[in-house]
Amino acid sequence: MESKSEPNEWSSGVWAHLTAVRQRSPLVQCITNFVSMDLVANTLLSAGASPAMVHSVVEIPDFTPHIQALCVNVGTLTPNWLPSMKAAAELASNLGKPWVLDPAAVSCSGFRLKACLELVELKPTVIKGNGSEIIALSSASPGQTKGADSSHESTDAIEAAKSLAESSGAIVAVSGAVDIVTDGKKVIGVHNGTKMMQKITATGCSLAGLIAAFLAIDPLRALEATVSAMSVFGIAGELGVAMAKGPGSLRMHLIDSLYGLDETTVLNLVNITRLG
Ligand SMILES: Nc1ncnc2c1ncn2[C@@H]1O[C@H](COP(=O)(O)OP(=O)(O)OP(=O)(O)O)[C@@H](O)[C@H]1O
Ligand SMILES: Cc1ncsc1CCO
Ligand SMILES: [Mg+2]
Repeated sequence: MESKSEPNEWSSGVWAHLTAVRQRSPLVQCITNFVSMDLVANTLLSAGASPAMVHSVVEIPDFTPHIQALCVNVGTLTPNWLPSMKAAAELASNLGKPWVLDPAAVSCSGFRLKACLELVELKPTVIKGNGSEIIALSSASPGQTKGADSSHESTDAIEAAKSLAESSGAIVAVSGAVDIVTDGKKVIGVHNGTKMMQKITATGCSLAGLIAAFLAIDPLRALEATVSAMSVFGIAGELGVAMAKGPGSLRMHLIDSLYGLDETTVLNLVNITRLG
């Protein structure tokens, strides 16, 4: 695998994206799972965005036209929720608003896999999953992974991510030790983050929400916005773990670090390479 280090090329862009999120405070609609609602909303607030957990199908025609981006996460999917997700996704796509699909725990049932495949048809701007989720969605088959945690390294999912990006037209992002972002041709690796983030539930869901906020302020450069969001979230984790005693306090310090990120820290810690 090729690896070219281009820190300066990326780091100023990461800071510019974070600054724009803070200045413009985009309204991000999140239809996310029950486990993640609190952390997703707090992550978005700490980054400077404005989260709104608006789920009801009856509210979508009034509300979704006012958003700047949407995040749909199927982590606690039920048949009642799917129409809301589809309605919001379809409206966002028709109105040219960026939206993120997080196929959380896609392998846990045939119902969930089918729902995710139907959501992919509604043209998400970005699909963000962990390694196992992206492999399952790309092959349209559940494989052996049944739950929310990945049993693959993100780098195991590079070919699956490229193939899913090609077939869907979405940017595909794979979270893990190295976050992977691809448009089907280019492959970027984001090497920020810390292992203990896996021990806090919904860090991946929060990352999907953060990607939506970054897409809102740079919708025409979805790959770059996604890379920036992943780097910022990872850097917040790195700063947070230095103060944490374990996952509980990391959760708090991650949010505090995201809120307090300054330019020097971002420019010093961004770690992004071209992998292919
Ligand atoms: N081994 C690791 N080393 C460094 N950073 C990591 C590692 N694992 C995860 N991370 C960080 O945690 C973030 C979330 O990744 P993770 O793969 O845990 O998401 P996820 O499985 O979708 O989470 P969830 O489903 O609980 O929301 C990554 O983007 C990365 O910044
Ligand atoms: C633990 C869990 N179960 C369904 S969604 C979720 C949050 C992490 O994806
Ligand atoms: Mg996840």
